[in-house]
Amino acid sequence: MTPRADIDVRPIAESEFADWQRALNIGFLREPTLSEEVLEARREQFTPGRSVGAFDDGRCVATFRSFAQELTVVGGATVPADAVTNVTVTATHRRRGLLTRMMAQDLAAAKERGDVVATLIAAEYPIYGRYGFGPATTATEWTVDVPRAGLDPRRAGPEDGGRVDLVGGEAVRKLGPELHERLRRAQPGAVSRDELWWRTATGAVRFHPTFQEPYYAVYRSAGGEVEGMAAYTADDHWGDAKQPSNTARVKWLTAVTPAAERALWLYLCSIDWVTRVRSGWRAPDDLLPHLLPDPRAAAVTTQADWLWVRMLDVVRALGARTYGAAGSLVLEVTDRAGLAGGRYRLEASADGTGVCAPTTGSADLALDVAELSVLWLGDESAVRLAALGRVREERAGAARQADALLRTSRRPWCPDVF
Ligand SMILES: CC(=O)SCCNC(=O)CCNC(=O)[C@H](O)C(C)(C)COP(=O)(O)OP(=O)(O)OC[C@H]1O[C@@H](n2cnc3c(N)ncnc32)[C@H](O)[C@@H]1OP(=O)(O)O
Repeated sequence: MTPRADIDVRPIAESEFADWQRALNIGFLREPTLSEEVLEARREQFTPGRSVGAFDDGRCVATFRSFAQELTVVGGATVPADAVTNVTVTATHRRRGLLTRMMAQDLAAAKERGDVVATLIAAEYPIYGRYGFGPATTATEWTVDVPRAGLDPRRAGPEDGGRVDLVGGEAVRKLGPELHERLRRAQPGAVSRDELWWRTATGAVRFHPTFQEPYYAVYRSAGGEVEGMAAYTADDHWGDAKQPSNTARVKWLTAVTPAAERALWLYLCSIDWVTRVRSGWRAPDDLLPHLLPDPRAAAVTTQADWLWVRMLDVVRALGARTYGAAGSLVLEVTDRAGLAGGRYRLEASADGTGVCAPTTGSADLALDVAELSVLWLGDESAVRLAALGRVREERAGAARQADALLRTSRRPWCPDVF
C-alpha cells in the first residue's frame, strides 16, 4: 500500500500521552485499557520531543520513542547513543511506511545532536537492518539442571570469606546503581541506566499490573565490599511423588569480580527445592557453565541477537575504542540513508589507541554501515562476514587483518532490555 502523507508523524504533547500509551499497548499486544496507576507510572518515561506518534484523524496509530544513553565500547570509553524503543505501528496501519518515516526523523535528529550511534533491542530480526542497524551483541540463556550439576548438596555458602545475604528493594535501590556503574564502565556493549530503571526493577514503580517481587541476593567480599547482586523469582511446582521441583528465574545478575559471579551462581544453584535455574540473558561467554563440576548441566535454552547498533559517526565511533594490534585499514562504507557513508582510514597504534579520518586512499574492505556496526564491538568476524558475502575484500587478507584489530578476548554484552 502507498504511504499516506495525510498521516501526521510528530512528537506528541503531554496531553496526548494516554492515547499514545494505548496505541503502544495495542502494538505490543498488551491490554488496551491502562489503569490510572500504570499510566501515571509510565508518564515518567515521557520524553518531550522524542516521544513520537503517528496520527490518523486525530487518533494515535503508531509510537516511537528515543532517549539519551551511554554505550561502553571496547577499552572502556563511552559514546553518546540514541536509544530507540517503544516502536509500534497499529495493525490497521502496518506496511504503509510509518516506521520508515519515524525512524528517518529520529536518526536525522540523532545525527544532528551529535550521537555517535543509535541502539535498540529488536523484537524481530528482519525489521531494522534496512535502516543501517546490525546485531552487535548476542545473549545466551542457560537452564541449569541442578541435580546434575555435581555440586556438593551440603554446601553452605561462599568459601572465599565473602558472604551472600538477602536484602529488600530499598537496599537494591541504594547499592545497585553504583555496582552497575562499575560493571557497565568495564563491559563493552553495556549501557547506562537511569534512576527509574532501579525503581521499576524493584517494583517501586509498576509498569505492568503483574509485577512479581523478586528476591535479591547481595554478595560482599571478605573485606565487606558489595561486588555482586542478583534478582530472582521462583515458581511453586511439586512433582507427583511430593518432590519439590521449583524453577528459579534470574531477572538480572550483576557481578564486578569473578568471586562475586561464582558466589551468586552457586548460591542460586543451592537453594533447597530449586531443581532448575534459568539464567536470564547473559553474555555468550558467561562463566556460569564452567562454575559447575559438570558444565553440561547448564544447557543453552536460547541464543539470539541482542543489542543492535547503527553507526552515525564513523570517525568518532572508531576513534573511541581500543584495538588488539597495530595496523592501518581503509574502509569503504555505504549508507543508503546518507548519514555515515564514505571512505575512512583507521590507524591503530601499538598502545591500543586508534584514530579514524576520511581518506581518498584505496579501500581495503567495502561494507555497508550495518556490517561495520556489527563488527565495531568486536563480537563478529570480518572473515566470516566476507564468507557470507556481506563484506568485500578489496585487498587480499584485509578481513583477517580487520579481525586482528577489532576482535576481543571477552565478548561484548548488554545486560539491559530497553
Ligand atoms: C526497538 C523496538 O521497539 S522493537 C519493537 C518493534 N515492534 C513490534 O515488533 C510490534 C509489532 N510490529 C509493528 O508494530 C510493525 O510491524 C513494525 C513497527 C515492526 C513495522 O512498522 P511498519 O510501519 O509496518 O513498517 P514500514 O511500513 O515502515 O516497513 C518498511 C519495510 O520494512 C518491512 N518490515 C516492517 N516490519 C517488518 C517485519 N516485522 N518483518 C519483516 N519485514 C518488515 C516492510 O515490509 C517494509 O519493506 P519494504 O520497504 O521492502 O516494503
